[in-house]
Amino acid sequence: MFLCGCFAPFPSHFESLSLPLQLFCVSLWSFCISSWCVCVSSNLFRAAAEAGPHHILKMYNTNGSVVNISPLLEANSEDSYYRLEVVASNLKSELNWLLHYLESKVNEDLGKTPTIISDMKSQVESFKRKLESVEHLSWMGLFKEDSDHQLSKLSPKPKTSQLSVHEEHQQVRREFLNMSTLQVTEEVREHLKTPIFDNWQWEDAEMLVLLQVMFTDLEFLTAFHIELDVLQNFLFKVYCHYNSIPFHNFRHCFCVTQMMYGLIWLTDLRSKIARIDLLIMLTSALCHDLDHPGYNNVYQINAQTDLALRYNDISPLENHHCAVAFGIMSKQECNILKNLTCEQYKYIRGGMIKCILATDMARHNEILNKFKTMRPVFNFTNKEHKEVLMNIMVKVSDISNEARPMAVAEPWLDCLLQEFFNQSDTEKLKGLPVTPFMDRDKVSKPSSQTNFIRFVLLPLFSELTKLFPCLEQHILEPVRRALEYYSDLERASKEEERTAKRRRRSGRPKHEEEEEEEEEERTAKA
Ligand SMILES: Nc1nc2c(ncn2[C@@H]2O[C@@H]3COP(=O)(O)O[C@H]3[C@H]2O)c(=O)[nH]1
Ligand SMILES: [Zn+2]
Repeated sequence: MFLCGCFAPFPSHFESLSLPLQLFCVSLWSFCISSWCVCVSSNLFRAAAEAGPHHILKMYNTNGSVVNISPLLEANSEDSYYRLEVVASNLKSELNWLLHYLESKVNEDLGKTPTIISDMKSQVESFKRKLESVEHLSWMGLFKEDSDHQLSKLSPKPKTSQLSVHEEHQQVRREFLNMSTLQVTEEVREHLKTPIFDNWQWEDAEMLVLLQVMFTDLEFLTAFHIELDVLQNFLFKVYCHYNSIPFHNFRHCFCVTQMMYGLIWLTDLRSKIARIDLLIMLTSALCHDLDHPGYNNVYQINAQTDLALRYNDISPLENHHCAVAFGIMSKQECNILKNLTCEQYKYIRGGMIKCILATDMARHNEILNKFKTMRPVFNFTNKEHKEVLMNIMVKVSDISNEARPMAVAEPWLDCLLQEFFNQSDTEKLKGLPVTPFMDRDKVSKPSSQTNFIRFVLLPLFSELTKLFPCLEQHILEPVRRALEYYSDLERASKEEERTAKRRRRSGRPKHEEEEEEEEEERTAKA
């Protein structure tokens, strides 16, 4: 890890040093890494960092001066915090190159890999895993508080609890029931209707209250005779049925529902379609990933899991999410639909099944193409048109993180990649086909986002924006900005890779170097 001060021991002419000196440098560097880990764990950093896997960081103090990272660093505070900044990318290749180089050099001399090198390699791997996981980022302040959008007096508390999952849920339930929607200010209610809403500010019980606000402010309780305690039981059960996994968790469900809620207000959908359809859309958003195990459909099918067997390989996850939703509602005390007529119930059930099944990305083109053909003649009173629009809006909400401010969106990408990497690691372990866009050896944050934005988000969002031009500023422009941001990062990372290669080559015969450079240029042009 090229943490500025830490890397003093690594001179640019590292390769020309004698072996004992190189080993000494690596030991020193290894000490710096472990010291840094200890230091990060023992001090309460409030670092507003924008770092992810494979990034090279510098740390600054509040005056903007670079700070030397050492175990002697003073603990920081609210007023005087440290700030981490990405200065370049591709941590992994630098480290691996260094160790591989050293290993081959020692091998040449000794004929086998000494223990010190194997130990260091495993330390690097473990440190790399630590960097690539996101649990440690929340308390570092990586999930930023944006003071401009500070919506709650309650700031997030670090999770220190040793409670069991059940006890934790019960505590959340008590906190939720103790809060009233009246405590939610007008300002928060207004923010809740927009994509700039910052989900990271809120704890589980608070998100449950905000969901209750969405149901009440859309007047679902009066329109569908939903008793408040039944709604609360339902919301709480939904919360309990999301798993603690990096991405497809309750916070994701909250975000998708909040985006759905925002889109309903921004497009003034209340004046265009019936309230029962709005109930279908909001409840589908809420339930669309229930009990997600953190492994996608491709994995379910390849690993022949129980879900894939149960649903005959047809959208196993989405079928499961929907079945869990109606399982929750099968209990009278949680059944928000219990006071509706049979016909209304059937209509809502049918609508929710369609909306939730539409979130399977394997059906993305099918659904988008349907919408594209109806859009020029779109008619809100046409049943088929309306159904496809409802599917599209749930889909847009589901993949809308990049429509949010960068500080809100970027941590979500870290979470998503963590879940992706978990899956591809398991696939490798089990000898299953590895999903390429989830492979930690092939994917980086910028490459993942530029492709996803270009080929999935922009085509989908621009089609919806053609129907609702007011969405241009709310969802399309932020996504375009995100594409620019990640394209810049991608260029910088490629440049960084080229520099690293050049550095590796120095010391080799000139003609080899030139040949390789020419080859690279040809590849780049191709
Ligand atoms: N690369 C990338 N993929 C995303 C993003 N948001 C959603 N997705 C993908 O879109 C999919 C939507 O359905 P899933 O929830 O199964 O899994 C989601 C991810 O695979 C994003 O911001 N970046
Ligand atoms: Zn989702």
